[in-house]
Amino acid sequence: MADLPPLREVIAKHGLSASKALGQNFLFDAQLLDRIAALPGDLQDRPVLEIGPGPGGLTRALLKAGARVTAIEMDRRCLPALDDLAQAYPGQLRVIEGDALKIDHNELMGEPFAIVANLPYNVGTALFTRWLGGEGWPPQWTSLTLMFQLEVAQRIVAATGSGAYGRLAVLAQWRSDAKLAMKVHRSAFTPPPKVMSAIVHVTPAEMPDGVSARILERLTEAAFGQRRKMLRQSLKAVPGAVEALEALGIDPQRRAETLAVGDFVALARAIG
Ligand SMILES: C[S@@+](CC[C@H](N)C(=O)[O-])C[C@H]1O[C@@H](n2cnc3c(N)ncnc32)[C@H](O)[C@@H]1O
Repeated sequence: MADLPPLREVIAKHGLSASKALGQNFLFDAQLLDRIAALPGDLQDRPVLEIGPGPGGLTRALLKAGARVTAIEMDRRCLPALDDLAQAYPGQLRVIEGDALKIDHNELMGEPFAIVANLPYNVGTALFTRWLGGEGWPPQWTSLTLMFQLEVAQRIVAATGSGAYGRLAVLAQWRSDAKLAMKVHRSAFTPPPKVMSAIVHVTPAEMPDGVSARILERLTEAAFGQRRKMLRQSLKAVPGAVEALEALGIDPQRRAETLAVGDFVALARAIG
């Protein structure tokens, strides 16, 4: 195992004060980082895409687990620290400087890969929606292991009928298995964020036949965009949706949050 200085020393040496603008909250606890890196399963020789490695705490844990890591980081101040890591684990770490939102991850990786990231909230949800969207399925990624604010993690794994149930839950559950793998206390981060966090672990499942991801997305957008309204009102904007409700025997007076993920899938299929 590589002999590396403690992360706090790395931060001091490279002057990596956490930038608020870049949503930087660093993790230093090696045991916690090892537990996160264990969530995708055995990583020996497996390709992993890490977004936002920062000073490289999680990256170290992934490298220690034997992964071949590609890390995208947009803060160039972190690059010398990551370069030290690349030298400590020869041939295991490739660092790409850039904005992960502007990079084609499938092309970059070129083979099936696991995704692991501790990202700022807005970037995390934008990437999450992108990774789970689109017509092509199964995706090239084999699992997502992502840190979110606890409240967002709860929306991703929410059950039908709960207050947290909405677009994110349907998106995450209609052709994937999503679970809340670990809660992470705010005090684990430097600096500590205002709210609690949690790690969500997602694996692709079989995609239901005859369903367009685009239509399903339009349905959930319309239904949850006006979640207090009855479906016959909120779904008016989607051609064929109200007729599909009737054909499927779904009471149009119901509200979006009472429809199970499978109901949305059936509706999307009926619309065509
Ligand atoms: C919450 S910090 C986590 C750092 C490190 N992974 C850890 O767990 O300690 C988020 C990191 O993502 C980087 N970042 C923010 N937006 C990004 C983007 N669009 N593309 C790539 N990296 C980004 C930040 O510079 C920062 O290093």
